[in-house]
Amino acid sequence: MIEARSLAKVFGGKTAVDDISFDVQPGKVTGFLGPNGAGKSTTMRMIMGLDYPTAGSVTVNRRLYADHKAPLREVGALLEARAVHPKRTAYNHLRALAASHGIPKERIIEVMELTGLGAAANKRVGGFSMGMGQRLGIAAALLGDPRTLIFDEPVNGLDPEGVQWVRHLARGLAAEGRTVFISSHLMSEMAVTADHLIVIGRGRILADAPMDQVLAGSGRERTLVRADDVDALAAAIGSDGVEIRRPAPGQLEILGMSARGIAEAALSRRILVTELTPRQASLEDAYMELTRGEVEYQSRVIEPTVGEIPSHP
Ligand SMILES: Nc1ncnc2c1ncn2[C@@H]1O[C@H](COP(=O)(O)OP(=O)(O)OP(=O)(O)O)[C@@H](O)[C@H]1O
Repeated sequence: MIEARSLAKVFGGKTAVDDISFDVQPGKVTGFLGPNGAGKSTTMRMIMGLDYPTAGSVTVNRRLYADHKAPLREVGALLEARAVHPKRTAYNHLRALAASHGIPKERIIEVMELTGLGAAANKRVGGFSMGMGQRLGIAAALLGDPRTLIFDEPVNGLDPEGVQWVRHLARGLAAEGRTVFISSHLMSEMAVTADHLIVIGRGRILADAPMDQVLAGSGRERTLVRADDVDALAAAIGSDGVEIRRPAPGQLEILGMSARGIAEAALSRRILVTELTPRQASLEDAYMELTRGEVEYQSRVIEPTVGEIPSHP
């Protein structure tokens, strides 16, 4: 169980985490989402006692991290910046961590097998791929068999098998009654991993709700349409509040209009509709709606300029 109360962090004049309160419950996977720079890593670092809050507090299993006598046995974390000695072997890295907590050799071997690092036990960490580094970080987090796990971007650099493995691991840990708190930018993966979501933007909480509720709350109906003349149909239904996407030739994805409304518009213009499939909003859609206006680092779509050839120096 993680409990944050009026937690805040200011770096210089910059507010990274702005007076947030939340609980991360045991027995569930809680996803932690938010745009780049929203404050996810800073929050996770404060939970682990690596950043000191400017105001408020955050406890793990009812105590500040620093107040736990054997923190590795309470909470394990994979955080973005790992302090790993590059010349150490994977086994020795884990052995050094285990030694501080009297964790036996058998447990080191167990977590190496569990994370698929058995064959790399005697390889130097400096030569590890990103995915192997992530697996080692997860092995370190699991070492003390803690009740609470915090994974910051655990699937970063993992291959599809690794991504699936993290999903099963997270779900398995939660099923054992542990508290699992995961940040990720991979919405499709989060949608099938998390039971509950906490979404932040610019250091403030935008949503703290079960997955179903976040999906339902995106509000806009979404329908996939195939029709003989999609251009005429798009022109017929285009209006404020209706978003029209073109996922493939001959198809439209329409947001913000009922399937019946679309069918009526098509009928009135005698456009033949061959498919009309209402779809549940994706987590990506729900997330985009929640975080609209909260994105600190906004990307720009580069539109090709017709009839203008860029000059090269
Ligand atoms: N040590 C630091 N010193 C100064 N500013 C910092 C420091 N750490 C984080 N920040 C700033 O705090 C804000 C929150 O950063 P944080 O890394 O927590 O975001 P995040 O949600 O984890 O982002 P990302 O998804 O990109 O990892 C950012 O504006 C960042 O630049």
